[in-house]
Amino acid sequence: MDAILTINPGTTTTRLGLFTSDGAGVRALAEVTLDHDEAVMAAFPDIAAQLPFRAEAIGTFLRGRPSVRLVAVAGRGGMLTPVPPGVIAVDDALVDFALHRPLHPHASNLGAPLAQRIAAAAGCPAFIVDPVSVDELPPVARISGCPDIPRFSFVHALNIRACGRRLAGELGKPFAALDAVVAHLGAGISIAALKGGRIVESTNRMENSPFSPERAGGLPPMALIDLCYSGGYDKTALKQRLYGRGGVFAYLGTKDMRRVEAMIDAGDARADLVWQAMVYQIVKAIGAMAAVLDFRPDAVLLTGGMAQSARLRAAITARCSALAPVVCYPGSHESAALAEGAARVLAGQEIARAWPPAPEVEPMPW
Ligand SMILES: Nc1ncnc2c1ncn2[C@@H]1O[C@H](COP(=O)(O)OP(=O)(O)O)[C@@H](O)[C@H]1O
Ligand SMILES: CCCC(=O)OP(=O)(O)O
Repeated sequence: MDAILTINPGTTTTRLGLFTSDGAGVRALAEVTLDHDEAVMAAFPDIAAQLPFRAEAIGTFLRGRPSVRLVAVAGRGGMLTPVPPGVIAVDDALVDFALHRPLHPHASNLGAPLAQRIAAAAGCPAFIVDPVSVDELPPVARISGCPDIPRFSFVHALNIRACGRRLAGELGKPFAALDAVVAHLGAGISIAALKGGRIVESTNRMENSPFSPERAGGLPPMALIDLCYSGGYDKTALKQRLYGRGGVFAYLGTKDMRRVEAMIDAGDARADLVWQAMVYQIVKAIGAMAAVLDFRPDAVLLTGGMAQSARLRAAITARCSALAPVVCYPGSHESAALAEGAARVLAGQEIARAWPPAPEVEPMPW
């Protein structure tokens, strides 16, 4: 059977999908999460060094499905230079950049190299779709307040745009006419303003996002400068403290929000306060994104792993429903979004851009 393989590398997982495509859409044949031992992953000197290990795990998955003939492989694109939304064809230059010069270390940087390796063996094309570095910010959103630090976009573009397309369909309007606040609530949080289908603003989770299960999000800058020079942390340790071991984990020692809810149910007041604070920051950020849309979003959309929590959905909905209807697409829709991107290219509905695509970034106004 002909299928599109999707590859979404996470810190200790590689999420795989096999999809068929009939022109009208894609249908999942299989979606699996390969869990990798945390200690095994931590032993690699860097993310690039994990490539053969993860490729072998994907090979094992595919060898167990001999009837599948791959027609395309779509990987999650990583922390590249600013790019327009859409599909990019994977070539050697993109793989070299993703492996050796990404703007930030992140497992998603392995999406293109893994897709290339598996596609080469299968004799089919490899793509990335809506990478993390999709950047549609207008000039006014790039001014930070310090000329040394221009703002830029790193955002859960794949899931946010896929959910936006689905929402637009349900509202009966073209995606290009959708104004919505989309909150991706996962291990990291991105809250975005979609204006006319473009991500014109978002809470970059390394910049000013709400804190999340494992990311510290935006922090008061003066106190952070003091912490840098306190002697308590070297650069690597401080980055770990904020990114991977920050947020809920730093307060409660777990990144598993189901455990946090169990702690709250057991009467843990500290867990309750931290959870309430996360909700408070999420709601504040949704309000800020609504302001970018003149307080007239078509909807507020909640998605990502944490949106599977009825308690979280209820808490956010209670505070945001005065703004607009609150819609929930719980979980991650990234695998289907990857397959849809590849399917659009195979069907001739979209042309895959060559790397590096010209950014849409508009020049600074001086
Ligand atoms: N049913 C649930 N209720 C509450 N939180 C959940 C639930 N399922 C997953 N989560 C939380 O969602 C987060 C992971 O979100 P996900 O979108 O899968 O992550 P990633 O950003 O790694 O793709 C974890 O903190 C996890 O505990
Ligand atoms: C901004 C998207 C990159 C990403 O997946 O971030 P998290 O690991 O924080 O979810």
